[in-house]
Amino acid sequence: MSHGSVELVWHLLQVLHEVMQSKASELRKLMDAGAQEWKEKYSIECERRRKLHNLVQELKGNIRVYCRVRPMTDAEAANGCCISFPAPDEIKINNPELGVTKSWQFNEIYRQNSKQEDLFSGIRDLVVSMLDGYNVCMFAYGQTGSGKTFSMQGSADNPGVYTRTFNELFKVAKERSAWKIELKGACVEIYNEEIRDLLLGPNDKKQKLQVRQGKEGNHVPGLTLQPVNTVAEVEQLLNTAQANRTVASTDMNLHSSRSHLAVQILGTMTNPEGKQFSSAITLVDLAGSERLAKSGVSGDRQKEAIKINQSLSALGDVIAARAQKNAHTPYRNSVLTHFLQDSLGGDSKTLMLLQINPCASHVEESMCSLTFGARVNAVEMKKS
Ligand SMILES: Nc1ncnc2c1ncn2[C@@H]1O[C@H](COP(=O)(O)OP(=O)(O)OP(=O)(O)O)[C@@H](O)[C@H]1O
Repeated sequence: MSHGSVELVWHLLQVLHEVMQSKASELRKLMDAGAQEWKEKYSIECERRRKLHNLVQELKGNIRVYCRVRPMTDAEAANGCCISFPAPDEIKINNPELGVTKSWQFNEIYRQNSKQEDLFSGIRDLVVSMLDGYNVCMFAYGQTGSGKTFSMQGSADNPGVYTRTFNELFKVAKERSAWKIELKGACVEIYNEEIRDLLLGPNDKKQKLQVRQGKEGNHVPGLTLQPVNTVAEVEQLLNTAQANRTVASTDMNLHSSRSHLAVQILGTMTNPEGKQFSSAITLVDLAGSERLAKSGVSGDRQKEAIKINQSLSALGDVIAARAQKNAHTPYRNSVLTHFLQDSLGGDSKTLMLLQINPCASHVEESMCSLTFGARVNAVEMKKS
């Protein structure tokens, strides 16, 4: 090829390169515009889905009471059963000694043969609500031995609400790959109206924890908030909490039924357009409610009984005040309700799980629990 021909080809190649560069830049601009348009459309659709999901949850009730009746052991069955179910959403108690028969209705009733997955199917949607930016709070309420820990914690081969909630949380978060989702975990125990951080390491300095009112809501200065990215990390956090709880007590079973355990996952969710939502899901295994009815205790036990009594009735007052849309909600009447104020207020979702022991010898405690749940539920149930 002659020198002139080489120059001509070189020139043509340069022109071609420039044309391609300008086309590439045009294409990039088109793609950017398309991506921007896609982002906007995606955000609009997300917002629509979020509002619809919330509407469905509000129709189901921002405050719900579920009731779960645990099966009896053979020894308990020998004493007889005091529970029956006249309808799918109705539970009836028969107290032959007092000559009392009474029925209650709840949003959901899980009978003795219900499975952990049955219970979780009634809770699953609330996990989506949390990732949509709504606070969610769930309490397990009932006398000692009524199945609170079984429902909330379960076991390795039959996991309860905790593990199922965390699995769902990370599953939905993964599905929202276009979002930036940051999750942190906290674990506290409330005992005798004091908050104890259950995530402190052996060398961490213990400090008195108190709820403080901040610009962006309540917070507990000094409370450990641990970033969590996987279910395994949350499980690890729970193991640490459990170990700390055990260390502090001489009798774990007694201790666990005298303190409230709250496991909280706080999330900050940022959509592709940069809009941020913050919320928390809090799962609380409450202190055994039978202490309310027990009399004749003295000393430390009496002090505990009074504190448990106060905090459980304060919780009932707060949820009932919200259900009745009262102007004033008495959050500050207990450490438990003050700690959970943000999670219980506004358009948050509250779920009370009443655990019932159906054994005839526990009929009075079961009546107390059902009456407590009915008070919390009364106004919301009238809607249906
Ligand atoms: N739905 C259920 N199916 C089978 N067994 C259950 C169920 N619920 C509870 N149990 C069993 O009943 C017993 C008491 O339950 P659990 O320890 O969960 O009660 P609890 O309310 O958490 O008591 P505490 O207040 O002392 O912690 C346990 O042996 C548990 O395995």
